[in-house]
Amino acid sequence: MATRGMLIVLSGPSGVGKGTVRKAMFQDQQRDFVYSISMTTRQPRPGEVDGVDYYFRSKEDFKREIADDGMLEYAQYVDNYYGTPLKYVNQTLDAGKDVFLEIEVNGAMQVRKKCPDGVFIFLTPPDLSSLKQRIKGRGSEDMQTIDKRMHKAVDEIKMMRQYDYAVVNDTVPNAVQRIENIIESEHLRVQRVIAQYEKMIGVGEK
Ligand SMILES: Nc1nc2c(ncn2[C@@H]2O[C@H](COP(=O)(O)OP(=O)(O)O)[C@@H](O)[C@H]2O)c(=O)[nH]1
Ligand SMILES: Nc1ncnc2c1ncn2[C@@H]1O[C@H](COP(=O)(O)OP(=O)(O)O)[C@@H](O)[C@H]1O
Repeated sequence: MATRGMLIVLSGPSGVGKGTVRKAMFQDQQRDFVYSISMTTRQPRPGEVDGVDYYFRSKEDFKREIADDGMLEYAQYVDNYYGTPLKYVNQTLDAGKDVFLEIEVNGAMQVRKKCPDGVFIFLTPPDLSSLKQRIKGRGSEDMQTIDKRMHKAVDEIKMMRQYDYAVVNDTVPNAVQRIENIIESEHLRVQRVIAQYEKMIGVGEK
């Protein structure tokens, strides 16, 4: 059996660029970790595809998944639910592959409790005014939603201390590079390397 994969969690305040950075990570390069597609009750935006960007589901379906213990984590965000289907994450980690989640902060804290040996990365804006610009610039929400998201973002920034790493999203390529460096270093953590050696030499196996 393979050594269990590593769970990588990218989180941070609304509008900081998590989705943009995550897409850039997977766009041009084959990675040796896979992205876990989230489930959401929000409507698809133009160009978004079910099963690629999200699993777009009704509130009833989403609630049924929660009741069936099908979610690793979930959160209500603005007016919709977002969550990580558990089965894909477990199966992939069990197969020895690393899994990458891009989720908001409440969900990340649920994962932290369940998977304490995951790697928790907090994406930060260079400053608050650029955060506001980014929330506005996205242009897909009305003013009331932008205000809601900005308020939420300020609260979310206070949660940075719960994470292992802070990555400034000044430019997307810089942020991607920093995340790559973190993942590379995390693989070299002695505890993880020891776990692999133990598997190789069969420690703990009969
Ligand atoms: N807890 C949780 N948050 C998620 C999940 N998937 C996406 N999100 C977050 O939900 C928030 C809203 O996402 P979205 O509606 O796509 O708008 P975005 O702000 O443009 O990314 C973002 O902060 C995402 O990171 C998930 O599976 N669980
Ligand atoms: N490094 C960056 N510099 C400038 N704008 C950025 C950067 N990263 C993301 N953005 C922009 O900020 C807005 C919010 O990004 P998005 O990925 O939707 O944020 P989140 O997923 O964290 O809510 C988008 O318009 C995006 O193009």
